[in-house]
Amino acid sequence: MMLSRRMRLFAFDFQGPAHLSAGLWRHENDQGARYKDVRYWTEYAQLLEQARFDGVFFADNAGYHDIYQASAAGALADGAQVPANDPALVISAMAAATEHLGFGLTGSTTFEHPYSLARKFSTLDHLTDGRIGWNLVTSYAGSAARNIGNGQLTPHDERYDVAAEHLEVCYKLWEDSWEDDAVVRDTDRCVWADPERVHDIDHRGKYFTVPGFALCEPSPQRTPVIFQAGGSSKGRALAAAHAEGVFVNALSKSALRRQVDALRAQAAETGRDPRSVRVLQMLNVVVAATDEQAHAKYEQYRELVSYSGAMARYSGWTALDMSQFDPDVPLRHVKTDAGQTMVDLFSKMDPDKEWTPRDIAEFIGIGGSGPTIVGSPRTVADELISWVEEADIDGFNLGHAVKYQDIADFIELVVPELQRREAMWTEYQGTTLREKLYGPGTVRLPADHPGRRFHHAPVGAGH
Ligand SMILES: Cc1cc2nc3c(=O)[nH]c(=O)nc-3n(C[C@H](O)[C@H](O)[C@H](O)COP(=O)(O)O)c2cc1C
Repeated sequence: MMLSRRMRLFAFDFQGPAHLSAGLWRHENDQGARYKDVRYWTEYAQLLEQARFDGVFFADNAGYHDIYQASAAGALADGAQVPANDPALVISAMAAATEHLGFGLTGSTTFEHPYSLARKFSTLDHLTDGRIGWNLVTSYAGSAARNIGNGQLTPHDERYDVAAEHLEVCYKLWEDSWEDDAVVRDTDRCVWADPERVHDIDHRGKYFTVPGFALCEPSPQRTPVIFQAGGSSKGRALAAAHAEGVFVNALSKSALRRQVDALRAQAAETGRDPRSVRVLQMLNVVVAATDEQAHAKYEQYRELVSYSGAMARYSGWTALDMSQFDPDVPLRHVKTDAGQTMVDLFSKMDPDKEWTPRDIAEFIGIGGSGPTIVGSPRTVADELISWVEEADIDGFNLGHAVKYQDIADFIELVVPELQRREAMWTEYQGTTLREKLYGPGTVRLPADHPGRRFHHAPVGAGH
């Protein structure tokens, strides 16, 4: 099967020993223990770039999982998204070891102030030469609220109201504060930046007051590529209006197709080109030379899955203590204030099946809430292409069961097959991350994007 357009590929990762897979860090080939070694990350970046991945995508969390059995013990025992180093700090090293690889970095609108978040992303956009994207999340962990916030997690829907204003402050700082030619570096007059061309943003809103100007001069992309991952109706509305890349985790192609159609229609209602919303599905691949060998490998992985490690994660994502349910009794439809997407995923998106906690643990134990494709390079390539075609998506955020090894296997076995079918590129075009999504020349926000409204018109343009 050939593909009518190139798929975008990101490797989904985490600055800790174990991200989404439960118990798999015990596999003999797992390299999670190297997560504190900067050389691990620079070598990984080079591996991804040689394979022509669009980028690496770092998840992050501001808190830890302590819902399961009302304790963090299960999470700590399995390294379940904890320990968690700060992913922002390794990106400049990875950028120095590569030329083209893009970087998606998660940042919370609930736990980071827009003024410091905008500065961090501008700095990274400078240091990566325009290869940075922001995965905007509203966060879900009560532990983060207790340790960073005011002790109480802001209610789910209000977190999205905060996010919308947070984003507005960031747009003002990135787009409106410094004019393109504000830095004059005039040695004769001793002027680095012309004060007439650096503007206070004068933001006074419900949640944030930011009267002054941005600390950083304009970076190559100004606004980083905006990614968004929340799937509730509030999350979807934010994504439809602002996200250039939407990160989804559907269980089936048909469920995803419905989600994507709704998202694109909603984007069109806000005045955007619906095709400009690039959708990336979270997915894992277990590949070997033959289908049979791949299934044997998958079975070996399944034996390593830790039930309590999976439930520590799932309880944290949903704020439901899964230890109160019998592992073998189907979970009833429930509503939670943490992450509705993760509950809906199993209770609503696959209505033909009654999911028990054990089913959920087995499913998410390998690579988290994205589906897992198992097979030979040919089987995997066929399946990836059919996801793109049938669900009308743009590509994948590829997770893993065994850290490093699964992505290395994918690169060795599947990438050549995808390149042969012209589903993946063999040479990069353009350098910035936005160009990877939209083609060479599109470095800054497109004209129909709401962030462009804030762009400061040059002096004399009647603004
Ligand atoms: C595929 C996917 C990936 C996510 N990645 C992160 C992450 O790395 N860090 C984080 O704090 N939240 C992450 N989230 C949580 C969301 O940003 C959001 O806070 C949460 O899903 C609750 O919002 P919702 O009910 O709109 O889904 C992710 C959610 C999804 C669906």
